[in-house]
Amino acid sequence: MKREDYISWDEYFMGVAKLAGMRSKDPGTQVGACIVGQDNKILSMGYNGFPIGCSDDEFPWEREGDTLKTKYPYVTHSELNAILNYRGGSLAGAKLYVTLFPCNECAKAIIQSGIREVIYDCDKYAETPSVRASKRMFRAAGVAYRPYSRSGRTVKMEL
Ligand SMILES: O=c1ccn([C@H]2C[C@H](O)[C@@H](COP(=O)(O)O)O2)c(=O)[nH]1
Ligand SMILES: [Zn+2]
Repeated sequence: MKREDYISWDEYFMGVAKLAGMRSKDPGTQVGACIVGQDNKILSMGYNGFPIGCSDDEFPWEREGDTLKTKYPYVTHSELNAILNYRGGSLAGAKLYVTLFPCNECAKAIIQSGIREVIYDCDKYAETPSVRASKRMFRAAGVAYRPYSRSGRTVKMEL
């Protein structure tokens, strides 16, 4: 008889997104993304970090102060990294699991890549103009979005 306590597709893909986020060096918010094809196969993953060649030890991780001395102009967002990491052709019809609701810049890339559904965990910046703009663009472009429904399951892994 098969075992019954296996994880659901949503738990699997959000779990992979969370694991990807654990690679982030950002001391503030670690974001992970996992792109999934229509056949439930993982196509790509990403997390927030500086571009290739921009050292994690030399570029700033500050949130505040002189803009050029903060992380914001330099960090590549997890969703964009996941989209750019995909080398297989089209992402049309794919789903995106992401641990934080996408900002407006990521929303544009998501729409233009052909991703049709976004499943997100945290929405802590919901009231910002950026996220409000994302939701407006998703609605206009017909990209569905829904919150991930946490199951409460905890996973312990020895790594
Ligand atoms: O769509 C998004 C929005 C933000 N991120 C990244 C960018 C930063 O590294 C963090 C946010 O840091 P805060 O300290 O919470 O401002 O999240 C992303 O990957 N995708
Ligand atoms: Zn973004």
